[in-house]
Amino acid sequence: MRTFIPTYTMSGNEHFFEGAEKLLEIWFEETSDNRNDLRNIARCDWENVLSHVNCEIISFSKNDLIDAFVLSESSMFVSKRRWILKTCGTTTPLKCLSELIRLASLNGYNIITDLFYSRKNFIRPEAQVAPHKGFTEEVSYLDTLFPNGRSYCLGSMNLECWYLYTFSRSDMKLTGPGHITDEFLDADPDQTIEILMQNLDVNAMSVFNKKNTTSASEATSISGIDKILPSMHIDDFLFDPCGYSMNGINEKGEYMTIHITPENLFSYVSFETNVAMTNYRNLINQVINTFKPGKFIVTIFANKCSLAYETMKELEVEYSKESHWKRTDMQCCNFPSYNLLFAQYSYNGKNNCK
Ligand SMILES: C[S@+](CC[C@H](N)C(=O)[O-])C[C@H]1O[C@@H](n2cnc3c(N)ncnc32)[C@H](O)[C@@H]1O
Repeated sequence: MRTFIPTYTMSGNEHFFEGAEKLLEIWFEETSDNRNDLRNIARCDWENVLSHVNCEIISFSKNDLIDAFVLSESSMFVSKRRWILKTCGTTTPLKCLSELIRLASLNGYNIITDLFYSRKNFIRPEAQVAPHKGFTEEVSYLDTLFPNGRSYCLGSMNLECWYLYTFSRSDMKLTGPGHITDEFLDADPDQTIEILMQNLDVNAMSVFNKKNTTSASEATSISGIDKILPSMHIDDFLFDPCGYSMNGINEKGEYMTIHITPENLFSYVSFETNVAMTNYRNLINQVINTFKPGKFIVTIFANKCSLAYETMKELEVEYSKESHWKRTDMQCCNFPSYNLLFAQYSYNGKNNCK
C-alpha cells in the first residue's frame, strides 16, 4: 500500500492530530429514472473529489445498497442518492462541494433536498486551513453555494460546542431539467446518531497502538467494537504507529463508523450510525463503556418518518439519573423535516474508571 501523509500539525517537536471531524451529508432528490445512482461515479472521480479535501482512499467495501470508503482521514459513504463525507485533521471537505455537485448532476441528480455540515469545536482552530479556519468562514463559503442555508451553534460557545449548517429542500436547481415534482417527494426514514468522545481511558486507547496490537481485526475484537452492532460487516484499519478507523455496513444499507485518535494528550473517538432504533440508550451505554470517555457529546437527527422521531427526548431523563454522568448541556431543535437533539455529558464519578 502507498504511504500517505497525515495532516499532522507540528509545532516544534510537538505532535498533534485534530481528531474532531467535519461531517457533510447530502441528499439528492429522487428522479424518475431509476438508473440514476451516485454509486455509478467512478473511483477515479472520487479520488479527484478527495484530492480537493486533501485525503485519500485506503480501503473499500460495499454491498447491494451502500459503498463504504475508509479514508486516510476518516470515511466516505455513497448510497443511491445520499453522500456522506467525514474527515478529520486539517482536511478541507467544503472545497470538494463544487466538484461533487458537478458529478452528481452528470449522474442525473440536479436537486439537493437536504445538506448537513457539522463539527465539534476544534482543539486547535488556528491549525486549520481555509475555508475551515472558523465557523463564520465555513458558513460564508457554504452560503455561496446554498443561499438559503442556516447556521447554528449548540452547546456553550465559549467552552465546548457543536456547529451545524443545514440547507433544506427548496427550489434549488443545479443544472438543467430532470427533476420530478413535489408529489414524488421522497420520505425515506432517516436518523443519525453521533457520539463524540474526549479524554478517553488510557487502557481502552492502548489497544489502538501498534505496539500493543498487531492488526486492525485484533483491535476490533479486543476492544469490543465488533459487538456494538453485530449485524455490521466491518472494514477496519490500524494506523502506524497508532490510530484506528472502521466502517461497518449491513444488508439494510445501514452504516456505522468509528474513528480513534488514541494519543493521550488529545485523545478523541467518534462513533456514528444511521441504524434505526426507537431508543438509543443501550447503544450509547455500550459505546461509552467500550471507550470510557471523560466527556462526550451526543447528537441525534431523526426525520418525521424515523422510528426515533418521537422518542429521542427520552435521553433527557436517562443520563440525568446516572450517577456517573453529569449532563452539562442539552438542546432540542425542530427543523422543517428533522428533529435534532444535542446533549453533552462529563464524567462525574468518584472512582477512577472515567
Ligand atoms: C485517521 S485516524 C482517526 C481520525 C478520527 N477522526 C478520530 O480522531 O477519531 C487518526 C489517528 O491516526 C493517527 N495516524 C497515524 N498515521 C496517520 C496517517 N497517515 N493519517 C492520519 N492519521 C494517522 C493519528 O495520529 C491519529 O491518532
